[in-house]
Amino acid sequence: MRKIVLLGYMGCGKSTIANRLSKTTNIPFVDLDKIIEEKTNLTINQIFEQQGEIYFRKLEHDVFVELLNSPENLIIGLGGGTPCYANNHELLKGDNVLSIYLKASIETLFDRLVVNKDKRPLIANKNEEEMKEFIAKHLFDRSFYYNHAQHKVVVDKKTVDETVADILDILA
Ligand SMILES: Nc1ncnc2c1ncn2[C@@H]1O[C@H](COP(=O)(O)OP(=O)(O)O)[C@@H](O)[C@H]1O
Ligand SMILES: O=C(O)C1=C[C@@H](OP(=O)(O)O)[C@@H](O)[C@H](O)C1
Ligand SMILES: [Mg+2]
Repeated sequence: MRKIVLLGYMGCGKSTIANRLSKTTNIPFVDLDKIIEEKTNLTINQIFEQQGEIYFRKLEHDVFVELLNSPENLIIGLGGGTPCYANNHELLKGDNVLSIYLKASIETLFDRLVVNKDKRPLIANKNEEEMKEFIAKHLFDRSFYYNHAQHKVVVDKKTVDETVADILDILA
């Protein structure tokens, strides 16, 4: 069964867009971070604090594989780091997988993350100056993995509905 996989940097809108796309298409949406939180009964912040990032990355890989192998059609919203660890980027081109990179500029990411950083352990403790520099470097490093997606949708200056419309064009 087909899996629509949304990927991209923290704050690009994976969870928001996947949710709206799910309502429009009636294909169920699962958010990788949410499943991990439910399975562990811990928040993403608590997992990073108590078990460390390596533990999180292992769990993230296992849950991603499990979802890809599940028998139903699904929209899967990845975490920002998912494609960048455990060779997960190779799964973006698998059979029955349609992967879409939601591409956002550093400015868009900064604007969305600055008001929304507390639940994201990688940036939670950074000030605005540090955040800007971190996003710029980190996005550069990660782009290699994000570019393994089959499709790319630029999200800058688009409403949620406009981005969803671009994705529907790809699905058509
Ligand atoms: N046009 C837009 N598209 C998607 N998200 C937007 C948009 N404008 C503002 N936002 C906000 O940006 C944030 C994106 O966060 P989220 O969907 O959690 O991204 P991700 O899952 O990629 O980290 C949300 O707070 C969302 O409300
Ligand atoms: O970029 C990352 O490494 C992460 C992104 C987060 O997901 P979002 O991209 O949905 O914020 C979450 O998986 C965790 O905090 C690590
Ligand atoms: Mg998310």
